Amino acid sequence: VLLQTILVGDSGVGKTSLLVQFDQGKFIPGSFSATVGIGFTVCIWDTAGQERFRSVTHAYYRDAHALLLLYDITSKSSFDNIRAWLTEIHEYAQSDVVIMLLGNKVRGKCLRRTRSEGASEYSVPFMETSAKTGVNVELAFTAVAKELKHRAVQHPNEPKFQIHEYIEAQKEKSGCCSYF
Ligand SMILES: Nc1nc2c(ncn2[C@@H]2O[C@H](COP(=O)(O)OP(=O)(O)OP(=O)(O)O)[C@@H](O)[C@H]2O)c(=O)[nH]1
Repeated sequence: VLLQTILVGDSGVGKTSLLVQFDQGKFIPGSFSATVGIGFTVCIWDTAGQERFRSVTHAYYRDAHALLLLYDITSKSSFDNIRAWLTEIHEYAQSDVVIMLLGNKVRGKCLRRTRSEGASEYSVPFMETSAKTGVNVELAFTAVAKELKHRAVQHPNEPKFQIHEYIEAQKEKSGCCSYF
């Protein structure tokens, strides 16, 4: 099964950087020109944050199994736009799409609570990440992949996969501070 995941969020929040960090394990500072329409690596679609490409990205929502919705923790406007992004997602994406909210560009290993309380009001799984240092990047993609896998091949006697619990457990293992 081809499971499609797309990255969405305002221009400049770090979607391309996050994908490169996940795919290649490195951060290439400031080297990306703004994504035009749709970029593509390892079955994960990197969409453009810019308004003028929005109609292109809408077409991809419909086929997406998962959406990573990013904001930049240092940009209030990118956080304020989350509500609009979610409205758009609910309008164009499948109703059972897996959504993960990511506050990108955290600094240091232990994550700050910047806007995390606010993020919880959206009732979607939430984590803070850094495309620069790689903090939580793999965990974000793994959690989504596990959720998709469990949905696709749910065995009758198997307990349902709980994405929140998985994230919490992994976070404890890594010794990070609370970010919920
Ligand atoms: N400090 C820091 N900078 C980051 C991080 N992620 C991305 N950046 C920087 O933020 C800027 C924008 O990153 P991009 O990955 O191009 O953002 P984008 O969301 O793909 O932008 P569009 O393609 O226009 O939608 C670049 O200068 C990146 O180097 C991060 O985790 N920490």
